[in-house]
Amino acid sequence: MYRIGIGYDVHRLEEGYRLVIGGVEIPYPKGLKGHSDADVLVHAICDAILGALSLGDIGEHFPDSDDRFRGISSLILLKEVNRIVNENGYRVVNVDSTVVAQRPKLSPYKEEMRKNISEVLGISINSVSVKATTTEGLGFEGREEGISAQAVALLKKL
Ligand SMILES: Nc1ccn([C@@H]2O[C@H](COP(=O)(O)O)[C@@H](O)[C@H]2O)c(=O)n1
Ligand SMILES: C[C@@]1(CO)OP(=O)(O)OP(=O)(O)OC[C@H]1O
Repeated sequence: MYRIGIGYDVHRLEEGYRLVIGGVEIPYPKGLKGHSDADVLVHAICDAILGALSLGDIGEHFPDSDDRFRGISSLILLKEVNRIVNENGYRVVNVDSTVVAQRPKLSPYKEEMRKNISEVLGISINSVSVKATTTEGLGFEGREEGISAQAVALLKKL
């Protein structure tokens, strides 16, 4: 028995914040604003996995009104999502994702992102795909006001 889910997230890009994507801290003058470390990619993946089992979304599990999650690494949230999935009798088979960012260039960091995510999920790095695209300068990502990410996840019954 297989289940599939989709996730999408957006965070504002502003000076004075760290830029953490896929668990990698990227040197850049601007970063993503959020209650946690604002890791837009990991948030989209969490939502894709939760969505596959109709288990709600990241905000329901980790409310931004809860101080326990302030500044937290989103990889810790992903680990908890994976635990919930296992508890419900499923495992993640593979994840595909796209980060939409005009800048910075993400290619140098994609392998490390895949490694971080695959290690947390306990699956092969070949089962985690991270892609990046610009919007050719169009829209909020193109104006560098924010970064978005989309993900899909396939789950299989244990
Ligand atoms: N932030 C980004 C955006 C894109 N890339 C890589 O560049 C390729 C071309 O991007 P286009 O938006 O012009 O199609 C894309 O396929 C990625 O490999 C990137 O590394 N970081
Ligand atoms: C992760 C949480 C919790 O710290 O906060 P943010 O970093 O603001 O991220 P968001 O994508 O708005 O989703 C859920 C939140 O409750």
